[in-house]
Amino acid sequence: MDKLLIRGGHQLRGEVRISGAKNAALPELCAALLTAEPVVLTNVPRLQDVATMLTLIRNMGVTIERDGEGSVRIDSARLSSPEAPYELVKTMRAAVLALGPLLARFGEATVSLPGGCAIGSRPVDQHIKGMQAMGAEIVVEHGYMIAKLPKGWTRLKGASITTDMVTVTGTENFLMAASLAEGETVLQNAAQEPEISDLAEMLIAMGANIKGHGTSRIVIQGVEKLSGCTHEVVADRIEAGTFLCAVAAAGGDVVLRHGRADHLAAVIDKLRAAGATVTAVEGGIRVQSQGRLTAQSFRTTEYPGFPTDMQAQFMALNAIASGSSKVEETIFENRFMHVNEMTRLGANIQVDGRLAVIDGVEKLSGATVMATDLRASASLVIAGLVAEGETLVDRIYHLDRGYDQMEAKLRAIGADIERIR
Ligand SMILES: CC(=O)N[C@H]1[C@@H](OP(=O)(O)OP(=O)(O)OC[C@H]2O[C@@H](n3ccc(=O)[nH]c3=O)[C@H](O)[C@@H]2O)O[C@H](CO)[C@@H](O)[C@@H]1O
Ligand SMILES: C=C(OP(=O)(O)O)C(=O)O
Repeated sequence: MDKLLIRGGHQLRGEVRISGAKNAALPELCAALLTAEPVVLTNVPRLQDVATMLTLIRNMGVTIERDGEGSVRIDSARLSSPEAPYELVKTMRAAVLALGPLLARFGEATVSLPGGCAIGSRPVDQHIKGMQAMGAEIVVEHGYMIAKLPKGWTRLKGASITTDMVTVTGTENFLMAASLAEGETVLQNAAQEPEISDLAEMLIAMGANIKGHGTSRIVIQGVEKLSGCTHEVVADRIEAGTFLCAVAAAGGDVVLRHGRADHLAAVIDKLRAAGATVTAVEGGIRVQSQGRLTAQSFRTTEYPGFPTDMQAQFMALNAIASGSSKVEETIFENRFMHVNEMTRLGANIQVDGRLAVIDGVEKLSGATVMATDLRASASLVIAGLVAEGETLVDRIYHLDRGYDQMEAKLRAIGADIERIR
C-alpha cells in the first residue's frame, strides 16, 4: 500500500495547475450515457474515481477512448448492460449517478446500494423517491436498486420533486433523468454547487432544456432525444481550496492556474480573516502567507456556504494557528476522523458530536498517521507540510481517489514529499 513521506517546514512557491473537478467529471461521464452519439469531455482529472467510473461504464458495453491529455471520448451507442455492480459501487459511491441516465434512456437500471462510508451513513432514499415520483418502479433486493418503467411506458414522466434535504448527487440524478422525461420536472430544494451548473451546461449543450440551475429551483422540460457534445469539466474548487490551505499554513506565494475564486468565496473569506492574502488574478488565484495565522471558526453548509469537503483541510490550518476555534460539521455525522490522527501530530482538538474545538498549538511534530477518507488524507498532508520532522501518511489510496497527482504538484512548489511504494 502506497504511503506519503513528508519532511515538513518548507515554504511553497511557484505555480500549480488546478485539474478538472472530480465531482463534475463523475456525473458528466454518466450524462454521456443519455445519448447514442459520442460525447467528448475535456479537462478530465487523472484520479482513481474517474478510472473506476470508466471501468463501470466500459463494463456496460460503452466504448471509451482517452488521449492522455485529459480528453475522454465516450460512445454509448452499444450499451448493453445497464448495471452498476457492488464491486465498483463499494469503492465509489458516485456510481449511483448511473441510475438516472440508465432509467431515462433504457427504461431499466440495476444499481447496487452504496452503503455507508467513513464519513457517514449516506443513504440514497431521496434518489429513489425522486425517480419514483417520475414513475419508475423500484424494488430494493439483495443490496440492489432494481428500477424499471411501468408496463407500456417508454419514458419517465416529469414531476415536481422536493427533497427532504439538499442533495448534490440526488439533484444530478434528477437533472439527467428529467432531461429525457416526458413533460416538465420542477426540482425544489435543489443543490446549487458549481458542479450542478456545470452538468446542466453540458446537458444543455446536448439539447436539454434546463432553467434555474445554480438556484434552489430548477425547471426541466424533457426532450425526446439528446445529442453528443464536447464539454470542458469545470476546475476543481476543492483541489484549489486544498492548495490554498496548504500554502496558507506552510507559508509562501503560489498561483493556482485555472482556480476559480468565485467558487470558493466562503473558504477565501476565512483565509483572509486568518491573515493570508488571497487574490483573484487573471486565470487563477494567488495566495500569499507569512507568519502565524489566526484560527477561524466555521460551520459547514451547502453551497454557497463553507464546503464540508474543505472542513478537514481548514482544520489542519486552525491546529497550528494562534487562538482557539470551533468547527461545526452539519452535512455528515462522522466527518472528524482526521482529528485523532492530527492529535498524534500534537494538535489539541476536542470533539463533541458534530462540534470540534481546536486550540492552536505553536508546532506539530511529525509521526506516522493513517488516512481514513479522501479529505482527511489531504488534511494530514497539510499537517505534515508544517510539522517538524518526518510525517508518514499511510493508506493514501483514499487520497488517490480524488486528487490528480497531488504530491507531484506539491513537490513542484517546494514541498519535500515523496511516495513510498
Ligand atoms: C460525487 C460527489 O459529488 N460527492 C459530493 C456530494 O456527495 P453526495 O451527493 O453523496 O452528498 P449529498 O449532498 O447527497 O448529502 C448531503 C446529506 O444528505 C444526506 N442524504 C443524501 C441523499 C439521500 O438520498 N439521503 C440522505 O439522507 C446525506 O447522508 C448527507 O447527510 O456532496 C457532498 C456534500 O457536499 C460532498 O461531500 C461530496 O464530495
Ligand atoms: C466525500 C467526497 O466524495 P464522495 O462523495 O465521492 O465520497 C469528497 O469528494 O470529499
